[in-house]
Amino acid sequence: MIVTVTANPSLDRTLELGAPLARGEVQRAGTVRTEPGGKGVNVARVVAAAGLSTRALLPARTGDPLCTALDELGLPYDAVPVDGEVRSNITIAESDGTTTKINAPGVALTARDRDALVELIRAHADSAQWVTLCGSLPPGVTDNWYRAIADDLVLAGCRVAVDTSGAPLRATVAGRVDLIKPNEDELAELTGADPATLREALSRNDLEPVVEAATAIAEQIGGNVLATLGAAGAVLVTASGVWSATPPPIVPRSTVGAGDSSLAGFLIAQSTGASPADCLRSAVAYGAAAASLAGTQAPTPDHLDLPGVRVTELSGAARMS
Ligand SMILES: Nc1ncnc2c1ncn2[C@@H]1O[C@H](COP(=O)(O)OP(=O)(O)O)[C@@H](O)[C@H]1O
Ligand SMILES: O=P(O)(O)OC[C@H]1O[C@](O)(COP(=O)(O)O)[C@@H](O)[C@@H]1O
Repeated sequence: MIVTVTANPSLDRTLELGAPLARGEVQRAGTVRTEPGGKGVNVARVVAAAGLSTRALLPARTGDPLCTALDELGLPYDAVPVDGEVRSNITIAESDGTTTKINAPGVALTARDRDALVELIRAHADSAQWVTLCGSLPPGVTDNWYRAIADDLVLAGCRVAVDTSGAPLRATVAGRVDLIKPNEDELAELTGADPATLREALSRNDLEPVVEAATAIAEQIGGNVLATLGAAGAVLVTASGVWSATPPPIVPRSTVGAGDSSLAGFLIAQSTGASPADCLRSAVAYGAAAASLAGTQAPTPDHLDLPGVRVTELSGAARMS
């Protein structure tokens, strides 16, 4: 079972524009999609679509539109009731695949909500192969919340993956985590590297700065780093090696949920005993499939082009010592 925790879930509203976004103008959307989202919810949706056992844990009151959407999908979840409606996050998807996301702060959690969520996580940890702690933290939750939960879970012998950003990510990497999934901006933020330098190197197919940053973080957390790099694919750093992978050719439609699908793809492969290189292949195939689908749709195994992913084992200076 893969248990996902989404401290700050969302209803994702995607507006598809037929023309480029024009700031300050009135534009009409061609289509509007509303889907249950938030990083852990998305991971659980992809895992469920692959036929693996999963459960999403989140704060949301009974009858919240998010819970209704999850009920309609038939996704297994447990929600801690909170005082307020789950946020809506807006995505503007332009016809050339450019995706602009505007994320709301979310419902503040009280001390009682936080305790109830921690209790829920503990109650499911025993049956979990992995617990993933995903997304931003809502108001009322301190930056070290994921770190504290990870400490608990690691002590209980549970494998923990974390996908977050900003101060909660910086707090998380202060201790042990089995897997983190930063994108290139988050990697830069963690190591103090200049994101523009990382991006510029990637545009020249130079993975060295990304590998260096990911290796430093992998050593710090005593675990694996899956660094996702948008259209450039991903790099996986483990104690036994370093691999890079490029996605198959796709027509990008909405990149919302691509990162979450990559994490799910990695965990799906890992849960079935795949090698690190094949876990990376699965992560990149799932991410690319998600980017080619509208809105926050969860890719299924039928959407994957696994042979189209090129995986390379890196060696020499690019390898962890
Ligand atoms: N434009 C794209 N073309 C092909 N694959 C993509 C594209 N954008 C994202 N992906 C795939 O999705 C994965 C995750 O995307 P990324 O943008 O790095 O994550 P995040 O959403 O967390 O920032 C990438 O590793 C890649 O496999
Ligand atoms: O918790 P955050 O950082 O605000 O992100 C939440 C948003 O990210 C998503 O989980 C998508 O994330 P990715 O595009 O990184 O996969 C949306 O479903 C959600 O609206």
